[in-house]
Amino acid sequence: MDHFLYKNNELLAEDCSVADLARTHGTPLYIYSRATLERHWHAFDRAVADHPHLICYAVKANSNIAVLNVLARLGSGFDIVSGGELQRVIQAGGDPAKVVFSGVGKTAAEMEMALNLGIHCFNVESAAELEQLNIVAGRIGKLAPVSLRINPDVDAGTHPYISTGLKDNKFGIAMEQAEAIFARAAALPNLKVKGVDCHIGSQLTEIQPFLDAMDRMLALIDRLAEQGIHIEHFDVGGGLGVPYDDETPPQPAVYAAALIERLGDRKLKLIFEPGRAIAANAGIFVTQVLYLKGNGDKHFALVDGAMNDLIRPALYSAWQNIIPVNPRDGETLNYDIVGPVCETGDFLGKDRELNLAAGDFLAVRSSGAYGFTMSSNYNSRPRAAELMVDGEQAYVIREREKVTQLWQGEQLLP
Ligand SMILES: Cc1ncc(COP(=O)(O)O)c(C=O)c1O
Ligand SMILES: N[C@@H](CCCC[NH3+])C(=O)O
Repeated sequence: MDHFLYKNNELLAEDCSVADLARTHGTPLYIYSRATLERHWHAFDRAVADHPHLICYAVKANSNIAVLNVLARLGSGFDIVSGGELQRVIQAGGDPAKVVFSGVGKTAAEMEMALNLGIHCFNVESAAELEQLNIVAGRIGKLAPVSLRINPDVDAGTHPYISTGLKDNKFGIAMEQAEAIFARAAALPNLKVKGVDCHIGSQLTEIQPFLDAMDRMLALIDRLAEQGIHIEHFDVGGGLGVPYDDETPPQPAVYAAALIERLGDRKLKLIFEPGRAIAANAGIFVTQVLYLKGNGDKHFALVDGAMNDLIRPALYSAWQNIIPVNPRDGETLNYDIVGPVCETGDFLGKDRELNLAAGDFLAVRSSGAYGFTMSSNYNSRPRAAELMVDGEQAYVIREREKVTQLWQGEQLLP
């Protein structure tokens, strides 16, 4: 069920008028739906209800503490990639015992913080990181739970910038080195081997690459068992895609059932790290048309939202649906929807058939994941406000940044 629907020619976010929210709180503006976040999380959780599992929402997709708190209240775990994300989880009331720590470049300080908080597991991505973790754990007298992230060398069939499971990508440990590094992990005194992990990329719309990766990982788990290294959990990573346009990614239930079938009678707990599948379609990005301009056949709508607010179109040529908040009848024109930033690549969408006037509000759909979290202050643009709607209620979950905050910490020379 979609929580961003029209009623009486007006776009709603759950039961709130998007135009009213935009007028009250200003634009550009992110709006998230609590009901959608919860529904998406439950879809994952229900899909594996009969199997031991942990859903670790990937914080990088949308790390607002209100979003994390809504998921923590459902019992969610979290996948983090930095000490900053870990502190957000704690600030949001998340349980550190349900946190998995991914990422290729964890620092000693981040390891120490995570060990002291008692996280569920470190997803270690190299032999060098393994040695470092053993040293840090030994220094503070802890036993570090580890899983090794293995790069299964499968083509996820997604955009090259968001593919992570190929040999050429920086992520994970090469399959050929896996057994030797597991043996080393098992021998190190301050580590406890818990699991294996893989994550092959993001926005996957087919199930086959997941299954190919799983087959290789299960074969590895079987070889490890023969060597006396027993694995408790298999972390399948995130990556399940969402419909931005007409894609038809598998539903979590179909995806999970296929994975569980592949497990056979192996007694492995499954960990999932979904980000986009939970957050993307739970959010919209609202922007206002400042000016219309055109020459001949080329028409531009200049809007107050830009690539610094929502970089996916500029960075990956990602397509996200752009819809009017109050649709108009009558003739449409073919517009490029562009922002005020001084970059040719600053667009939110190209070739969109719309009937627009200055002052109109537009909603960029599917913006709940990798929207605000990837935003920047380029061109000294304060970052957008974020709202969460819950039925008829709307809550400010992040105030619009003030321009004076932009130079906080900067100093003039004496
Ligand atoms: C290790 C890891 N886990 C989980 C995710 C979340 O991915 P997605 O948002 O595609 O589910 C990512 C990002 O791709 C990741 O790098
Ligand atoms: N930021 C990317 C996904 C990268 C996932 C992070 N490993 C996107 O918007 O599609």
